[in-house]
Amino acid sequence: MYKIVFMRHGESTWNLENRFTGWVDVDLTAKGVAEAKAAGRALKEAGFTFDLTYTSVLKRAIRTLWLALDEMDAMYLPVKNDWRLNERHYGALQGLDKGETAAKFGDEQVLVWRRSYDTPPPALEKNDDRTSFGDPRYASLDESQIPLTECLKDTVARVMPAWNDEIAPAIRAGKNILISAHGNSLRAIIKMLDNISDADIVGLNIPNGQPLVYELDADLKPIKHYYLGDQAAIAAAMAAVANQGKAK
Ligand SMILES: O=C(O)[C@@H](CO)OP(=O)(O)O
Repeated sequence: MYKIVFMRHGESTWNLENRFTGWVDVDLTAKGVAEAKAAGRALKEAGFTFDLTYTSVLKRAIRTLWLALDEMDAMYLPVKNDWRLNERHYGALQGLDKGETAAKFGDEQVLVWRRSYDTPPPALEKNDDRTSFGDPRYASLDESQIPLTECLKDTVARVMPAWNDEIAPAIRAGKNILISAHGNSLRAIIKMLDNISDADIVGLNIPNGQPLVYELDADLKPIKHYYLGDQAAIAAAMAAVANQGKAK
C-alpha cells in the first residue's frame, strides 16, 4: 500500500479578496501562513515522513510547502517545482472579483466557469498584460504551452504527464511524497485518481491548507482518502469555497 499527501496552499491574498487568481503569483495572507504551519504540525503529529516533495511555480503553493516542511523539521527534503502543477489558468477572469462577476453574469454562469469540466472561462487576448508570456519561470516552454485560459479538462491534460512520468514512478519506487498545489490542479489529479465523472467533479471543492491523504494500492488505485484535522471545520471550509462564486 502506498500513501501520498496532497495539500492546497493556505489562504492567499486573492482568496481573501475573493478574486479569480489562476496563474497570478499572489502570496499567502497571515491566515494562510498559519494554515500552512498547522498543516505541517498535523502531518508531524500524525507521524508522516516524506522523501520527496512537489509543488508548482507559484509562491502561494511554494511557501505553503516551505512552511509545512519547516514545522516538520524537514526543510532538507528535495522540492521539485513543476509548472504543470500550477493552478488552472483563469483566462480573462484573472483579477476579477468572484461575487461581482456572479452579480454581472449570474451564479450559474460563474459555476460553469469555476467548476465545469470542459467550458473554459473567456480567454485572455495575446497582447493582454496579464498573459504569462515572457515570464522567466516559463522560459523553457513553447508559447503554445502557455495558456490564455483553461477548463479543468485542459488542466488535466497538462497535469497528467507530470503524474504519469514523474510522480507515479516515484511512488512506485517507494518514495513518500507530499504535493503542495492548488484547488483546481488538485481537482484534476483527484478526478483522475478517483475516476470522478465530468458531472460529479462540479461538486468537488478543496479547502486551503488541509492535508489530504490518499492510500493507493499496487496499481495506484485509491483504497481510501481522508483529510487530517477537524472534520467539521474542513466540511465548513469546503462549503465556503463552493460559495465564493455566488452573488451576495
Ligand atoms: O481563483 C482561483 O484561481 C481558484 C482557486 O483559488 O478559485 P476557484 O475556487 O474559484 O476555482
